[in-house]
Amino acid sequence: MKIEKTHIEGCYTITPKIFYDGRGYFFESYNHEKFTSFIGKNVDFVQDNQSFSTKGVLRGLHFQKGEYAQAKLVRVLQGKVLDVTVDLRKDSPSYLKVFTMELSDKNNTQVFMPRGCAHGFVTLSESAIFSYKCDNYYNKASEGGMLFNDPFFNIDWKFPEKELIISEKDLVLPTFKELKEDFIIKS
Ligand SMILES: Cc1cn([C@H]2C[C@H](O)[C@@H](COP(=O)(O)OP(=O)(O)O[C@H]3O[C@H](C)C(=O)[C@H](O)[C@H]3O)O2)c(=O)[nH]c1=O
Repeated sequence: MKIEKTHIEGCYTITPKIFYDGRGYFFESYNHEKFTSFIGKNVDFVQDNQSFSTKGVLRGLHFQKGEYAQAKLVRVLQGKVLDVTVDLRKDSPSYLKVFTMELSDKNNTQVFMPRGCAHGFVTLSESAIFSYKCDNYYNKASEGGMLFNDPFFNIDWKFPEKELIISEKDLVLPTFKELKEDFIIKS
């Protein structure tokens, strides 16, 4: 597998080595030893999530606050998404930097984002199955988020805004400037 740094500190892309043969393909979708030795720290994933979305569905930008902040290792099992990571760690050299990447069942690339980042994706294919590991459990009371089209970040979601399908909850998320101080997580 190839693990590469991104311009967000502690955020990496992981591209597996795929073994093709007459039956199809095989790859290791996660290897704890290879991953943690490359990033130089231990990560204990405790929860796997999976979601199905149709074309134009945008989920995010989400994070969990404080002690319930989650590092995530995200990938696409079927289809294609534009994945977005925003560094909200005030003490990070990449504070407020945005990392976007197309993840698909063709590139099989994954993104690892550390605690303290906001995350979201938009579905670019007819549908997408999104699967990810979290290193902290879901905690509803700690859920937070930022409005997907906050002009402060001006994220290009590569999808016509009027055709997006967004939950009522996400449509009323605050902008970065409206976020209370405690939403900005220290790494
Ligand atoms: C996240 C989560 C949700 N839920 C329940 C709560 C709701 O009844 C239902 C749907 O939740 P939500 O609308 O928050 O799902 P998404 O919009 O896909 O949320 C995710 O979207 C972006 C992409 C993320 O990175 C986060 O992991 C997560 O916030 O699942 C759970 O039971 N456990 C969980 O870990």
